[in-house]
Amino acid sequence: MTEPDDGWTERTVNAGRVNTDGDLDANLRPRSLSDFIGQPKVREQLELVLHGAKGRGGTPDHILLSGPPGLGKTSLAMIIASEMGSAIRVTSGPALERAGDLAAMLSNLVEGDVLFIDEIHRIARPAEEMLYLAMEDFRVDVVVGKGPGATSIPLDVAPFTLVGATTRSGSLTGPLRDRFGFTAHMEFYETAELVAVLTRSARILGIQIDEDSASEIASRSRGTPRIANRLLRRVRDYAEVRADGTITVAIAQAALKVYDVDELGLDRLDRAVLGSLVRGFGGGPVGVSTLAVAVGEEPATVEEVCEPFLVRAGMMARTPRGRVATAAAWHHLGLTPPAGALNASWGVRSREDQTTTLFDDDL
Ligand SMILES: Nc1ncnc2c1ncn2[C@@H]1O[C@H](COP(=O)(O)OP(=O)(O)OP(=O)(O)O)[C@@H](O)[C@H]1O
Ligand SMILES: [Mg+2]
Repeated sequence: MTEPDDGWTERTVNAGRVNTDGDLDANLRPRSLSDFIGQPKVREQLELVLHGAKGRGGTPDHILLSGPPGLGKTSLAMIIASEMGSAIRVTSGPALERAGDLAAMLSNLVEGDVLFIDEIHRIARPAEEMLYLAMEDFRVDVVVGKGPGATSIPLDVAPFTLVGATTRSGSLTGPLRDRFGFTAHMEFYETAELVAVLTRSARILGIQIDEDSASEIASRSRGTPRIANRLLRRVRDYAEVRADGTITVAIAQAALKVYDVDELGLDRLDRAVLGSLVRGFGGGPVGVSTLAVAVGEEPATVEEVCEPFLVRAGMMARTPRGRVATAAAWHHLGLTPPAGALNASWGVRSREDQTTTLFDDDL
């Protein structure tokens, strides 16, 4: 559908989409709400929204799916359509550059259809304004002609359900956000849930794996099913090439070592960032651009790819004066933290903590 952002593709632990994973991802997608592992809250809420609408014989309210990449937003959008027995039309924010593109999609909808707009925060302004009217009044105004002679022709749109997905709900405009009747906030997955994801994927792909090995992979998957599935495929390669194809704990560990994924799911770049912060800047505070130059990466890559996980893992804090390494970061690199080091000894934080970030000022 949409391309992954530049610079994200070469990382094994990157949660973003990688083109070659597309077909495999499609096979592994859960098909129904009961097939969907984890996210108990979102599942319960969604079940109520969908069953409520079904009971009334109407279309469900518009639904916004919000959360980091690879947690199952696209999968859920497909599930919503299939649970409602509806067709799904798929597009994305960047594809809706002109309002006319959206008008064409909207006017082709049949009653009850699900319109899925991925990366809805990237929708262009004119299309967004057209969407307001369509969401609220099931109507679009199509402007014909230019200048003083332009006329606007109102067109009816069949009652539909808009499902929007976004990795940045903060960049959605207020009016757009307000028009969704329900927002599902997707959380990172617990290790046990990722073990269930991996066990399911292994069954579908015909891979032999026991619970301990699945747990070994799950704990390095950054709370993200897409990463778990990707690591599973890399470990399978290793098991098939270097052994008899069966995945054991030792094989999982050896394979992930080859791919530079450590016990916490940090990869080479994450460790370079932490290493530079700790060894090069005495633990900080240091600005993100300086840090990025030190590891030879774009600031955006460091900010969007490495930092969210490092902060969530309690290794780094964003403070008003810059990035700071916590005591956990020093320990992770096998070093003794200085006396004044920030304490964040909780490691990867539990679900309850994930929505708040330590000193997160989004600098
Ligand atoms: N709850 C789940 N149970 C089982 N597998 C899952 C689950 N959620 C996600 N997956 C797996 O992770 C992959 C990625 O999920 P999906 O494409 O739905 O994520 P996304 O949130 O849409 O990501 P992006 O923001 O990059 O579009 C799916 O192909 C599927 O294999
Ligand atoms: Mg998606």
